[in-house]
Amino acid sequence: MTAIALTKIYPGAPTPAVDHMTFSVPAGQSVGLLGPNGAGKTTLLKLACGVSPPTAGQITVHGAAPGGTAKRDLAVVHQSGPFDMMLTVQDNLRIAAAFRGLSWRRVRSRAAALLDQFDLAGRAGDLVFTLSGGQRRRLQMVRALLRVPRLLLLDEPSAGLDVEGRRRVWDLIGDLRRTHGLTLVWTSHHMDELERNCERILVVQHGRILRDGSPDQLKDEAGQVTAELRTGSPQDWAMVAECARLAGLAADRRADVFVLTGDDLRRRLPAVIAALTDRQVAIESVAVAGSSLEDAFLALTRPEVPTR
Ligand SMILES: Nc1ncnc2c1ncn2[C@@H]1O[C@H](COP(=O)(O)OP(=O)(O)OP(=O)(O)O)[C@@H](O)[C@H]1O
Repeated sequence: MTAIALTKIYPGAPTPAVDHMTFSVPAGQSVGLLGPNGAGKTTLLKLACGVSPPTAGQITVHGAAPGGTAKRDLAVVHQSGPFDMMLTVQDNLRIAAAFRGLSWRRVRSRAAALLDQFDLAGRAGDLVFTLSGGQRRRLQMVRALLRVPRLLLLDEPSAGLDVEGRRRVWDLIGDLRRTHGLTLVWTSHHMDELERNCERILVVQHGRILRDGSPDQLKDEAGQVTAELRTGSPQDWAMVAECARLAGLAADRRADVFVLTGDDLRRRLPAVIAALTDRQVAIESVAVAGSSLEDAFLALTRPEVPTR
């Protein structure tokens, strides 16, 4: 999926919901969209699935304009996916299959397996009306995955799910990624969810991309990251200080631990460990401590932070 200067201004809106966004998601990558309410995340997903046309700029999915043939390889879990409440779970899935040109005979066993995975196996004959909010949310996942897509767009897929429901979503998506290498674009207000499931995060605010990086990069940017290193003997002090200096880091001794600090610490730390190992220094433990993704998010979306 590629966006170039993608812009969406809803009729009558004073400001764009999506404002000149440019980015590309390579095949197989899992990207999280993180941003406050009204940042433009859902609008971006709507543009990607072709239900809302851009005002300006361009978006392509697998090299083609959204909608049309690009739709075949795309599945979406919207924030609220309407079902026909007075039809059964199975009938809703049959309708969804027909709508997407899938023969029910061919997807029936997959539907049954998915219902089982989402703990809805016994509910196929029940009216959707009788399902709880969380169960309907899980049914949305089943519906979206009747056919394995190349690109899966998830708009807060675990909103309203209990802990186990969230785990099921994560596990299933992890399996699909391993087996089919699908590409994911995923919005969530649960930072742990994005940190766990996405290797890249776009922080979005006022329709613009504020930052684009791995969860670790965003955390590092938000504050001081330190590493606490314990070695077998206090005699190692000089060696630790030298190896840290060679890797471009500072080392301070506090009681019986060495505290390493410096820019780009996560990337430089392995060189310190390798150098100490070469010098036969026994490392007892290394612990990296730093900002959480939540700290990073709050720091980045504070009003005074200038946008890039
Ligand atoms: N159909 C619409 N017509 C007019 N304005 C809209 C429409 N949909 C969204 N907006 C506006 O566009 C902006 C972005 O909304 P969007 O739903 O994309 O945000 P979001 O980041 O997904 O928010 P949330 O986290 O609350 O789901 C908001 O100001 C919203 O009010």
